[in-house]
Amino acid sequence: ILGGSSAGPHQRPYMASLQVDGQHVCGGLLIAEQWVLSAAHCMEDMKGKAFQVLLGAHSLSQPEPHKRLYAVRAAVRHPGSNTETNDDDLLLLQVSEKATLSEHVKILPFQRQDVDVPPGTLCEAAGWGFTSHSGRKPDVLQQVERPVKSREECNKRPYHDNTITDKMLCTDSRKKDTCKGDSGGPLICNGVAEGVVTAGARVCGNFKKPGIYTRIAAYVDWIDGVMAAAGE
Ligand SMILES: NCc1cccc(NC(=O)c2cccc3[nH]c(C(N)=O)cc23)c1
Repeated sequence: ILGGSSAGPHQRPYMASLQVDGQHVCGGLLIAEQWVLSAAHCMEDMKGKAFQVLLGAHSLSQPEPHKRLYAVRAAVRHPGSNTETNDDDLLLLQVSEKATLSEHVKILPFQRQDVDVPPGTLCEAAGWGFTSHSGRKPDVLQQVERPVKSREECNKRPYHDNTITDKMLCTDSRKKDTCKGDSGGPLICNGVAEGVVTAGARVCGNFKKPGIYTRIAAYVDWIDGVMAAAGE
């Protein structure tokens, strides 16, 4: 997160950190007791290694009573996701057992109505991604408030030039933005998860490349279907 601030401890108890060898790779959000939603592109950063899901964390390094690392029982990428585009950039992770819910670990409701968030709506992104262009990594969860940018505007040059589909949304990226390591985390508008961070143009904090998010409401049937089909 560029240009943001530290979240209050456990103020965002739905936040997940996807980790490989104890290192944060991507964000995620707890959407059911045993399911975390993230971004399909995060699997590319795993380099085929086993990864875990950290829940209940504020600091990545400090011991915290409610922090717990879960093994991943199943990782389901959206069938439309691919390495070349930002399309269908969603990943569903079934953790090894139902998460113990508490004040520090909670499910975040997601938008089920497939209606665009009005441009100008102030939303929040959170994550443990880069806090500077030089790739500085934070220890505690960061957050930033960003206004939604209309798809019409976002699809113009010099912005994203007609690559933003109906299943994506944009936020202004001037100075304050998501960045590497924030992928997979939520965009929250009025207390409801509306988007999942995607890397987009892989530049951060440049107003010419607004932040891009996958619109969760456009994937409700897929999400419900995967969770229903999976066993325990
Ligand atoms: N909202 C934009 C956004 C949102 C989420 C993820 C990203 N991922 C990057 O941008 C990225 C990716 C790879 C190497 C990188 N190096 C740097 C850098 N040194 O700034 C960024 C990156 C961008």
